[in-house]
Amino acid sequence: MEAECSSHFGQTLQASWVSAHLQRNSMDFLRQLLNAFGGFLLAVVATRAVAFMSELWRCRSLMKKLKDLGKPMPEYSTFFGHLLTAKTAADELPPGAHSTYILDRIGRKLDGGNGPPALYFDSFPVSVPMVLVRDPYIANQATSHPSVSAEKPAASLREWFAPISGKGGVNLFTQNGQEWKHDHNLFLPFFNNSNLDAAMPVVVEQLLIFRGLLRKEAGKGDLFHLEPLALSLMNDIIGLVVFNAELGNQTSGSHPLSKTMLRQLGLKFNANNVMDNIGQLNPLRKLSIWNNSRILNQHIRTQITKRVNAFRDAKARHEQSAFNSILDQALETYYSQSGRKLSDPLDKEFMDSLCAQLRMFFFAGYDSTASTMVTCCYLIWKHPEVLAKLRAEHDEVFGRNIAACPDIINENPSILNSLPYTLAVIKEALRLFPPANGIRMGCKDLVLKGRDGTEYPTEGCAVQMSHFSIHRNPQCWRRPLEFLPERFLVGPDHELYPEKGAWRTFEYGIRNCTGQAFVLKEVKAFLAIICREFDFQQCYDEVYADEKLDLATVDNEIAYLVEHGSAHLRGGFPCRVSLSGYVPEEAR
Ligand code: HEM
Repeated sequence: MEAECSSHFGQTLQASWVSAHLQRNSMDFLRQLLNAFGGFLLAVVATRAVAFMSELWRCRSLMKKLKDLGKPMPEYSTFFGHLLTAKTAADELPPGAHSTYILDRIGRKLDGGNGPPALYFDSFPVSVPMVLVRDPYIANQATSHPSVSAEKPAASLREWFAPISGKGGVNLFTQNGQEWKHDHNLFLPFFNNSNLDAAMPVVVEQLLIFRGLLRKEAGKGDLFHLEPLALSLMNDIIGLVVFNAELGNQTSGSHPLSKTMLRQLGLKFNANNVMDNIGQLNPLRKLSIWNNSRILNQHIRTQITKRVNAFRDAKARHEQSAFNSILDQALETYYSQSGRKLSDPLDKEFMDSLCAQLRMFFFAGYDSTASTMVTCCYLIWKHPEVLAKLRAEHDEVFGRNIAACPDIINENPSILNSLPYTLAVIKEALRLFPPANGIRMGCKDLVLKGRDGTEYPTEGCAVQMSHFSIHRNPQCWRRPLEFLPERFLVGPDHELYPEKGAWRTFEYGIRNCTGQAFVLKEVKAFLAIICREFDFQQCYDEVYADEKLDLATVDNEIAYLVEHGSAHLRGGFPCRVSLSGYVPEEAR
């Protein structure tokens, strides 16, 4: 019994010793794990801090050197760079004004007039150090330089694009070298003229739904915002054109893909405060961005898989569709590469890259085009003389039966090339309200030269062509703040004739906008279908009646630009629409 007891006691002792030992061991293990994790975290933070400090040092000493050389720049702080200058300029602007006004204002304040043709600006860590170009004479040198014209400042652009395209922001906008060339060639065939013309019936079908929605608004006569309708329209067009997806935003409410992209843009851009970079660091916002990214990928991957199957079926039946979507075009190129069989699955690397590029095309394809459509409506109906000429051109080209216009475009899409006045109106709207900018990476052997011989070295700096400043530069545009489509129709002897490269909406050179021909076709068709039937009345004065804002810093423009992906008119264009009752002259 005693022996039993002592053995039991021994076992218990042993068990409790084992358990204590195990506990101690697991505590030790946990402690070691925590130590290792803490060490790892510390190493990551330290490495990041060192990288950050060394980049800060590089940017600030580069700018100091340029300052000492007497290069034009605003007041400079060795620690803050130009961040404080940017903050002061932003505080002088109305709420939410696009960062393009901040940069333009900094330039204008520099000499109290129109500002220098180029200046240096260092807002690290918000962005890379830049030469801000405000004169086309200088911008043309960057976009025609053999290496700079092809080179983007990849790191900072990728950070900007990451929430939009995923894959760390690697897409056509941000790629360089062979990687860019390969992907550029993959998608370029979509944008050839005959494929774009073949896509027009898809565009027109969506425009007719949009026209129906406008008719409903006209019936109600209430104040509404045009921008959400234009965004839905363009989402539906681009869903079909990018990956053959019927999103149905216009007919069945917001599609999850469109909703998620809009939510993502909402998180990325705080429309009320462009200087809100602290908010970008919020971990909850980061988590939401990650989750939206996951949802976008899920939808797009499902669509890719569907199209791969449809593509194989079509090939097996020797079918040829009227037009190739961007996705179909990429599959066509992928499967035509030597050694690849139609039954092969897409390799993982291609799938990941395709998904990111399609997300980028989805965004690039709808956002700035919707903004352009809204801007056109705002400006055209503000200028009755422009509206009258536009309608006269549409009567002449499409005939006096307004209802026949969509069928005429469908039957002969190239008719859209015979609308010089409409094109001039679109170009003038894009001059005054450019949705984007151009950017390249400078290098040692590009020293830009001003008209007066001033030199602007570009090594270590991005070269940013400020479209807003260039498009309103009084040295190259007569009556720059006026909406005068004639500028694009007069000959070189006329005072309104624009200088070479002064209109840069889609930029120039090898990295210009891939989608520009498509944009112009879409917006021309949009105007052709709505201009004669409707009248818009802007309601900015009504909506902002109680607002006591000094708009002098935004060229006294009540519909100033705000940041939301590309630049958009603020407030989404509050307006009323009515049926115009317009009857073409000879049909009266
Ligand atoms: C009004 C509408 C648009 C405007 C104002 C616009 C403007 C621009 C600008 C300025 C660039 C060049 C950026 C730079 O030089 O750094 C660009 C590039 C690009 N755009 Fe557009 N864009 C528009 C619509 C579109 C559409 C509809 C698509 C495609 C469906 C598109 C696809 C692209 C692509 C892929 C690039 C990158 C080109 C490259 O670097 O290879 N854009 N866009």
